[in-house]
Amino acid sequence: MPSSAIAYPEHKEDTVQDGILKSYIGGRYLDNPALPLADNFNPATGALLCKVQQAGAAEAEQAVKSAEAGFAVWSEMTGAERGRIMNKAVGILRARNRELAELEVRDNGKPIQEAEAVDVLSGADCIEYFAGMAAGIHGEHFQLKGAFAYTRREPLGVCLGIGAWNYPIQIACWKSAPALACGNAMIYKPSGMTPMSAALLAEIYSEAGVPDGVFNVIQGSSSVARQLIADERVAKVSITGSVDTGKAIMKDAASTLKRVTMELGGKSPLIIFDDADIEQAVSAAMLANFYTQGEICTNGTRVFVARSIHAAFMQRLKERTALLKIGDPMHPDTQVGAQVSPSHAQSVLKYIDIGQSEGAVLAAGGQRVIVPSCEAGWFIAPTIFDQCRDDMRIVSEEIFGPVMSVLVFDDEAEVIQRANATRLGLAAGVFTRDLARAHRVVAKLQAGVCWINNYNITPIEMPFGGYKESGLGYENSLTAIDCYTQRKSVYVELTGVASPYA
Ligand SMILES: NC(=O)c1ccc[n+]([C@@H]2O[C@H](COP(=O)([O-])OP(=O)(O)OC[C@H]3O[C@@H](n4cnc5c(N)ncnc54)[C@H](O)[C@@H]3O)[C@@H](O)[C@H]2O)c1
Repeated sequence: MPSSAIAYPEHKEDTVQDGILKSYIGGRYLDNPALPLADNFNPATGALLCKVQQAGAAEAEQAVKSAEAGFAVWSEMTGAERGRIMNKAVGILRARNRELAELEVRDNGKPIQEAEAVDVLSGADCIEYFAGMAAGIHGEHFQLKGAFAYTRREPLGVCLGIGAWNYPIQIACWKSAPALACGNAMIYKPSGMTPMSAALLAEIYSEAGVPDGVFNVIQGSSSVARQLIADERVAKVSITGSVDTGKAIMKDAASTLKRVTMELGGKSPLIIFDDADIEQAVSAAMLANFYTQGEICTNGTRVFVARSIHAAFMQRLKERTALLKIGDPMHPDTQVGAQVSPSHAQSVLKYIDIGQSEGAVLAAGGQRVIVPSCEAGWFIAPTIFDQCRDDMRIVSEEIFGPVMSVLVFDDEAEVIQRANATRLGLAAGVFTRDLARAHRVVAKLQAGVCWINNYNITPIEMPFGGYKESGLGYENSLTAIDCYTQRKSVYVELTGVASPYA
């Protein structure tokens, strides 16, 4: 496909942005007119939202210096003080929910009803959770013979966060909230596809009283991120992105043995046993494939259905999928928005072609949909492939679009083996009324997050992280505190040195 065929047909100025988005470093936007500019489009309309200054070596250097200065101030505050300031940011985020949700829709193409209900508010919930925890981050005490020991739980220093484009503000909050609660400073690089909401988050942190330099947003490509990864003054990198990116970062981070947290891709199974409530299972399968137009890492795109209920399941799945409203993401009724970019949509459509050539049966969707008033956008009809085989590429590779593969199974041991037959292990779902079976199966599944009788619910209290190539380390929950602190063990002698020397 020639590149001109996948570009938007026309670009016009949108009203939301002032023109040029810059990096937010040391509590202010840093203007460098000499930097190259990248266009940032509204994926639904093709309108030019803003141009983004692509930070280079000088901005990376300034970001590290500012973050070091911010760290010196922030890490000296008590956890309670940090928590109070972070809670102010929570209040501002909630008060500006609608405005931020609209911004996210313009940048990403997802439906406003999702962005308003989930994206910003889940980010605020995350900051609130870790703000509440900030005062309670402490070490341990050990009573020893003639001595005692304790651990100090110390922040790491300057942390680098790198985000994906599917949940821009939520990912920025999932990384910054635990980092800041522990007393770290962060340089955050959003995806070039969705650069805007992280900048607003930085403004909001500043407004709340987070000192300059504690949360910086650097705008640019992977090359500026790589420069920061190579910098020995940066203590940690936390990435949300694809498996290939995770592997590349792992190699780069090795040069300074940097700590890493990786939230990567998935190809997760959703297993529906013969005793499942079919209506509920259909709801979950749709949630696991079509929410955020399929652009969710945990999606259960391999839907294993017990042979005896396959026909009934497919009938309801097709009926209900046909009712989904594809449309202008800003319309309150829209349930399926635009793919994030023309080239991403092309990649999804290519997989749909591959599925058909591999012999899967197209049961729904399969094509681009032209939406009135958003003719330039790339909308893809929720797509269901039936009678899939495990060896098909649509079944084994992450598509990251609204494409579901349905596979039939006969017994429990078989489906567990097939569900685990992948190098990925982000999530899994099990539908059954038999509780013993549910727990037995979950215990055998190689996945970091498992849902019994639901899908894609990620409460902040639950650790979130992948098995195998889907990730390393955790976000959310108490566990995230471990990922942003280090322990220092201190031994205190009470009875004198028992010296073996005369
Ligand atoms: N596990 C999770 O929590 C989670 C959540 C959302 C998305 N994802 C995954 O993210 C992917 C989609 O997002 P994407 O297309 O933005 O991913 P991506 O890997 O292309 O990019 C992610 C980020 O990494 C940066 N990057 C790319 N190469 C880099 C390199 N060599 N060094 C440093 N930075 C680099 C990009 O600029 C971007 O900011 C999917 O695979 C999806 O499953 C995972």
